[in-house]
Amino acid sequence: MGHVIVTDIERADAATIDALAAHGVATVHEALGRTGLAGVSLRPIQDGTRIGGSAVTVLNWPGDNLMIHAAVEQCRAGDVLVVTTVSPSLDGSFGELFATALQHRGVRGLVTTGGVRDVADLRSMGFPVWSGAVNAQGTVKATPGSVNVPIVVGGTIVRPGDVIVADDDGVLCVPREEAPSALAASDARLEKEAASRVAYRNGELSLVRNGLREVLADLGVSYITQAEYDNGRH
Ligand SMILES: O=C([O-])CC(=O)C(=O)O
Ligand SMILES: [Mg+2]
Repeated sequence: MGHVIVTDIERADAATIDALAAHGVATVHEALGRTGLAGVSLRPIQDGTRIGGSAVTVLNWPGDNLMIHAAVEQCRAGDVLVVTTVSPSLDGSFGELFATALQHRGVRGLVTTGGVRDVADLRSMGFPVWSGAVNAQGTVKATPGSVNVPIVVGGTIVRPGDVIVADDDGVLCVPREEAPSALAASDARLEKEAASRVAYRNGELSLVRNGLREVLADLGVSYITQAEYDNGRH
């Protein structure tokens, strides 16, 4: 495939995206059958921010941010810009000027395998970023790449229009077609966890609640239960 800028991408339903974002990365990841995580090397530059949005993807040449300039025009309110390079590069290809332009368009944040700079400004602007590095090393605008093609981020495929959820736990990609089922499974998981939370507040053991004594027994692990211990002392 040559270099392309694809404009007519499909996006998931906005309410579904927002509901997935509210669940957060860990819950939706579990609901997806423990798939979709974009690795551990993308770290948030801020604390306590959770976003969801529709992916606009960028494939840059290393040391070059030409295609981010092109991608800004393709971004709409509710999107998340997702950037990688054709070979590994941690150069600082993104900063507060890009963030200013994206904020104007209602973009919810940036995910990049590359580096970002101007991070104090990005934080004070409230523009959320997950990146492979903080790096003041700048880039040029000289080499073509693509916008809105499938890319690989932390071992996970991100296609334009997939749903990105990102928070303090990392970055997750939900394939667009799976967004409704991922939401239903996340809702179910939330209910199950709420019941477990009440049980644990009341002192119930996860070993008992989850049938794990049987698992330990099957694995041949011997131990003294609390009841046995207490009885032995009386
Ligand atoms: O301009 C650049 O190359 C990246 C940057 O620092 C900004 O967006 O502010
Ligand atoms: Mg700058």
